[in-house]
Amino acid sequence: MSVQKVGLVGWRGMVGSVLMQRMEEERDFDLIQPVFFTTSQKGKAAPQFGGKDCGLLEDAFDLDALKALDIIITCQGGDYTKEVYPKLREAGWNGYWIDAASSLRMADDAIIILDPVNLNVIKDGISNGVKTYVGGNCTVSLMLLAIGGLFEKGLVEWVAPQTYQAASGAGAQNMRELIAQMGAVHGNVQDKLENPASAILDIDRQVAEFIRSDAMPTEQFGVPLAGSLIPYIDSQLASGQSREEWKAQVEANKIMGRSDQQIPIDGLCVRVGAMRCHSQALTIKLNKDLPLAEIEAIIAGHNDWVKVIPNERDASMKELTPAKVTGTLSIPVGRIRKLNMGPEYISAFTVGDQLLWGAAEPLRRMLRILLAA
Ligand SMILES: NC(=O)C1=CN([C@@H]2O[C@H](COP(=O)(O)OP(=O)(O)OC[C@H]3O[C@@H](n4cnc5c(N)ncnc54)[C@H](OP(=O)(O)O)[C@@H]3O)[C@@H](O)[C@H]2O)C=CC1
Ligand SMILES: N[C@@H](CC(=O)OP(=O)(O)O)C(=O)O
Repeated sequence: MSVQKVGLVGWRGMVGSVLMQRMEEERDFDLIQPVFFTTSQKGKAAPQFGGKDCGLLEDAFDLDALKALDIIITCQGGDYTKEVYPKLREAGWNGYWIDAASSLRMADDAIIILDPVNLNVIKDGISNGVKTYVGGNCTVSLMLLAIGGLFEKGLVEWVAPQTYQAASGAGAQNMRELIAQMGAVHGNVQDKLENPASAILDIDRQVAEFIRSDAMPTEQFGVPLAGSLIPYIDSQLASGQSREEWKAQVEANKIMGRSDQQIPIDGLCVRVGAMRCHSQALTIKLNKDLPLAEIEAIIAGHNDWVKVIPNERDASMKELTPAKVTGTLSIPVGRIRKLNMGPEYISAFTVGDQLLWGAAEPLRRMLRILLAA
């Protein structure tokens, strides 16, 4: 196949930077002719990922420059997609559009990409001339990688995921603010902490007062996250769900190619003070009573990244945490046990890096699938 001209938009943002890192690690740049775009720095020197000199940054709104590309990968965000994508298609551009933003996910002519789960859907799409491929919501992709085996074997009646989502899902500034909040809280009581004789209830009262005060930095989140949590993510919908919660069922079923008989997937999404790993506690209703060992084997055998952690205290505390998983592609799943509700009801707890499998990795793998097609 001839070398493909691939446009990269949003490469210096948080998701884009993780994508560039992975593309360098996997030597993807060896296989393409990259062209770097910007919405704010046109004419500046392009980066040299993979050791390639790519000249100058091009204008990400220049339709003629975009039309010259075979493939466009964008991590620039939904506003950019809404502005540029329709104009580009109307102008007759028929290349492949690979996108991290949510705007096009539910469009009829777009496929949500998560190839360890839906390679068949993606390959059918390519054969049928589908040109638009969108990464899924991070919690959805991470859940499907974790328990994809149970879905694949048709064992799931419904799932209720309760999420513990990291600051990174809200953006780079929010990650910074979380650290600033932690530092501010510590700084406020540091003298008392250093004095072993100080009373813990005094420290606690002072921390509580500080967290509620205007001195707590909350410009990005609007409310405290450090020392607290935020039980609402994304916008409010009339159904009573947050938009983040709504995505679980619609996106997961679309990824699995289930348009007719949807599997109910619904739960609450909560922001916690982790940096870039989303965790989820899953309640799963199976459609039959299976031995736990069989359930674990099905989960573990689904893909190369999922790893079953034995339901033991030490292993769970060491292996099943954001601190352990951050910066890796590993998808540990543990706390798998039968619940008191009945033999078909099981629990599971899973953790995944929301910038890797949750955002960047499905995009670069889609590029590889196209290059190999
Ligand atoms: N954050 C997440 O967890 C996820 C995000 N997404 C999607 O990806 C999109 C991008 O998200 P994210 O990467 O977090 O966004 P960022 O805010 O980190 O980056 C977006 C753009 O901001 C511009 N920018 C301005 N100032 C800076 C700076 N100092 N450093 C870096 N970039 C800067 C860059 O565009 P330019 O070079 O043109 O100026 C960059 O491409 C989201 O809108 C969302 O649609 C999808 C899944 C998960
Ligand atoms: N909403 C996710 C991050 C994200 O960007 O999701 P989406 O790609 O569905 O907009 C979070 O806050 O953790």
